[in-house]
Amino acid sequence: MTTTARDQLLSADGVTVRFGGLTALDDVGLRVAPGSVVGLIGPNGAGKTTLFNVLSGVLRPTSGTISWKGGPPPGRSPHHLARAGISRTFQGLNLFPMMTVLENVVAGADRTARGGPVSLVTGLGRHHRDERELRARAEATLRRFGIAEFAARLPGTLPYGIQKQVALARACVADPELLLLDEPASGLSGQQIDDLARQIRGFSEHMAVVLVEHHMDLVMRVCDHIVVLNFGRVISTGTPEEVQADPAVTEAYLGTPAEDTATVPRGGGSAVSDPSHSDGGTR
Ligand SMILES: Nc1ncnc2c1ncn2[C@@H]1O[C@H](COP(=O)(O)OP(=O)(O)OP(=O)(O)O)[C@@H](O)[C@H]1O
Repeated sequence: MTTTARDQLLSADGVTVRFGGLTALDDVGLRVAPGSVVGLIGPNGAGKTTLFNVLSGVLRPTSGTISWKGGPPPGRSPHHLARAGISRTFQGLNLFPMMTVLENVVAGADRTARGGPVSLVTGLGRHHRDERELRARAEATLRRFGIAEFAARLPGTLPYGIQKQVALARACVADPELLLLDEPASGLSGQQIDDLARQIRGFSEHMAVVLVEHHMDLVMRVCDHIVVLNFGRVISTGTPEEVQADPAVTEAYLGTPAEDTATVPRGGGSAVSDPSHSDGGTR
């Protein structure tokens, strides 16, 4: 069966981004189907962050189009994206340091708030019932993420792994249809990455997920579809197995033709490693 942009949640077609004389993305296409997990990988400087920024509306491409459910993308502000059903996490977590864990997650629930984002910050113009609903929703989300006991704590007083869960809870509290994850495994231990893999597969029962990630083991375990970038171009796409078997991918990562890299392990969860991240990608 042929799929069209209309069958997709998110589509990118012919996306090119130039920064002055540098072409960071060159004619890139991508499809994200409902409920799928799509990974963006590639060596350093390949264009992953630039594509992520285009998909999340932060960056307007020099040319090319982004479609959301077959139509134009929602506005570029985080609030427009949230209301459309798109949510994201940040590499640097971006939690509000002076707000408690619960308040951080309430702030992520503004898609359902009638008072809008200004009232979330100021408290003005919001109905008490809205406030109660938001708080109840945030508390339920904290329980779902196993972090309810930290509700009253400031994020900076918590271990990094818990802070990451707070950031995920904030991104998921409004039940988005598309969750964009920017290096979700960075800074996590092996056990935490195992837990994260299960969590991401669980997310895909309710929403589509796009992740930029250097941790190849995680990418190969959780993704239905992978897009490999190098020097701003898509050099391979397919299932984890297809991408791992593609000599162009091995060559891009190792900088040598595939026939010279016969010892690179295949078939396991981490067949394609990123030599630029000697810690296995958990930078
Ligand atoms: N704002 C910018 N101005 C100029 N050049 C930029 C800008 N942002 C990115 N670039 C360049 O665009 C190219 C792609 O960068 P990008 O950060 O998207 O790659 P990446 O795959 O995310 O890399 P990494 O894995 O190191 O984070 C790089 O050559 C980078 O130097």
